[in-house]
Amino acid sequence: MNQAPSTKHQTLHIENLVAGYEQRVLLRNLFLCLPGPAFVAVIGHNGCGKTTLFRALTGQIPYQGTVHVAGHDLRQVRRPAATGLLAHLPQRSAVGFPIEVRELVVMGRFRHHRFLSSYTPQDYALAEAALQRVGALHLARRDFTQLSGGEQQLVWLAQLALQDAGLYLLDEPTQQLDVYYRRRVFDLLREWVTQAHKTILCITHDLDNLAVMPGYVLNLSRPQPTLQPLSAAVVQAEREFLESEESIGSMG
Ligand SMILES: Nc1ncnc2c1ncn2[C@@H]1O[C@H](COP(=O)(O)OP(=O)(O)OP(=O)(O)O)[C@@H](O)[C@H]1O
Repeated sequence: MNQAPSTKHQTLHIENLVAGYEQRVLLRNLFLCLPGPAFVAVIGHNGCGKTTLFRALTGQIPYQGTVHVAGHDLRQVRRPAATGLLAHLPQRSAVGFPIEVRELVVMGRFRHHRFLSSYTPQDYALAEAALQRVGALHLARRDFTQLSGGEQQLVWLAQLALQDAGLYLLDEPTQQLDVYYRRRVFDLLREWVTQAHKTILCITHDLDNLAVMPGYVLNLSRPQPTLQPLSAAVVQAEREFLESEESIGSMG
């Protein structure tokens, strides 16, 4: 039968999302529909509500409207990360105890293990392969807490890759990375979408790397944010908008 699939079963379907904090609504009636795996750069001024969107999607703050991920109503899923629906890289994640990098990365395999069962040599091999992909295999035996901010960021990305979720929420994954590693991370994200068929929402201020990404941009500083296909012209238009006094003036 040639029936169109229900919108509720698309990769990501956000309808009439309203979210913010007491006295301050930051996201007003956001609508977003991704029928298949895609990369979405979430951009906008500091404080426009990018991280707030992720807080809503990860259940950290209440929201109005509906969010479906791979056909599941997120409000009904108690622990979306535990089911592999989504994985989240917050802007800052601290680790308060010494731990070897590969031990932290292998934890990305948590869904494949019962409570307290130990990781297998195959899990560690996957962890090392993930570290290699982000260019950080040389850090495998180092203490994570002693790494630089940029090195730590690469390690988190390796751990995230092992989580093998359908939807990745990345909050400024190239923050603190030098130009070489920024480029490398965007190449990696492109592979996650085109080869592993993941959907990525990536908050970033790194407009320079976006024009060559296949996907969309969502500018939350726009009065009515919509998905626009990424191209050099679109990135340039969004840059000009963000640099304008008009765009700052329109922030509520
Ligand atoms: N718990 C909170 N209570 C009240 N206001 C908050 C709270 N958390 C964040 N805010 C405010 O909400 C606004 C949006 O914050 P958010 O972290 O979503 O911004 P952002 O777009 O991710 O910015 P940046 O690019 O600087 O990371 C900011 O003005 C922030 O001060």
